[in-house]
Amino acid sequence: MKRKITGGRLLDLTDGSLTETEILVDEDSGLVVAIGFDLPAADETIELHGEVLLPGFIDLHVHLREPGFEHKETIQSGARAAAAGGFTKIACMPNTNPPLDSAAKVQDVRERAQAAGAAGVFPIACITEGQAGKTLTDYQALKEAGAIALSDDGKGVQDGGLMREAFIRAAEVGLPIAIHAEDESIARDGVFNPGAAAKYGVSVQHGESESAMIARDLLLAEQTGAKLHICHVSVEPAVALIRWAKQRGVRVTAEVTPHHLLLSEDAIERADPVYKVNPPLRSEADRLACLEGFLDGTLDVIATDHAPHSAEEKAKPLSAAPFGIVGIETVFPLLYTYLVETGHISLRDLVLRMSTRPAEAFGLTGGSIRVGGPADITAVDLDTERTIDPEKFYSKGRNTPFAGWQAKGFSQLTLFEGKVIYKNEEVR
Ligand SMILES: NC(=O)N[C@@H](CC(=O)O)C(=O)O
Ligand SMILES: [Zn+2]
Ligand SMILES: [Zn+2]
Repeated sequence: MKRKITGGRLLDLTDGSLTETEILVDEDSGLVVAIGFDLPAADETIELHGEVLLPGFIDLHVHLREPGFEHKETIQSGARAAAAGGFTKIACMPNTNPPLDSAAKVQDVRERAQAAGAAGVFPIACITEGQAGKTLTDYQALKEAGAIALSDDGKGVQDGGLMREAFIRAAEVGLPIAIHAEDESIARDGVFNPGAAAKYGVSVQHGESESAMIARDLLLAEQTGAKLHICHVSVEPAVALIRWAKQRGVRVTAEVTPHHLLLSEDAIERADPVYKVNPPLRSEADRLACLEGFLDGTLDVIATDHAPHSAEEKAKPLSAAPFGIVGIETVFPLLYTYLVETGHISLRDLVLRMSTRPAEAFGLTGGSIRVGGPADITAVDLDTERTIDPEKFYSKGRNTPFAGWQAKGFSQLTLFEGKVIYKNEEVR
């Protein structure tokens, strides 16, 4: 089954130029067959109207919540949300119930994804059994079952000696370790960064809980030769530490979320758990340091840390509500509108950081549109401005602080291996 996409403009990832062209994809092989005009006939033609064709986005940090927390999200609802956001590959975190700490549980998530017709779901498995921070899981078995990385996300591994052992074993099997950097003896049960904590009368989560843990793990990764990936960087000293480590040749990649790039604690307008996320929204100086680190490549990739929770859970008081913000359906429009259109970064560079670099970091295919490569493509409308309305999300989670924001760049069409996984029937 061959499908032709006409009327789009292809972004050239070498020079950033946009060129009108047609693309022929094959659903059977899952590959791009041809790019240009006068292409061979197809079984189906999809007509676009000037949308920009980009390689499907890749998110290394998503919470799909299944099994165990299906009231927050399911693999199916999360994957549909991802497709609507222009994503063709997502790595899902293991803090489910039960946590993904065995080969059978990793295999189960892959089978559930297949049964749900969810494309491009890549499980991340636990560093420690039950994410309890006491006993390492079997990395070789987890890798063979299809895990693409290891993480105890939601929690930091408190025991440095155990973490050192984890890096040694992960290096042996060739899996990256993605860390949720949080020293609990510093973080305690802190809710907000100091400024917002004082303003709203809740406990403080100090930034050193993050940066101290990052320092420890950079040193351990350097000594063990392991591949370290740092989740949701949010504070200035963390950016400086990662910059330093990269100069020393440590094998480290780092991600930053759209909320930490676009919001600081000053954006917290009321005592509303919609702003409660881990790590917390930080100071304006931290936000600017993260932006600078993102622009200079210290922070390699955008990851959403899409963390859906139910309306009931997020309606609890600040101290009791769960941490988390959804982001997979809004990340590209928000960053296109507030970073590209404002002149901070080029469209090409944003796409590199949302597709090409994430693919490289976790060894996934994709990240470019080329003949013979995977037909993982999204077509975004850079002209039409829309208002972010959580009620229209495919995700079950509506917990976003960006409701009501205006943005351009929403995806109109997403293909995974040549199959249509999202098409916006509303527009035009
Ligand atoms: N980021 C969050 O605030 N919450 C995440 C856990 C995590 O990413 O640490 C979640 O699972 O809800
Ligand atoms: Zn985390
Ligand atoms: Zn997370």
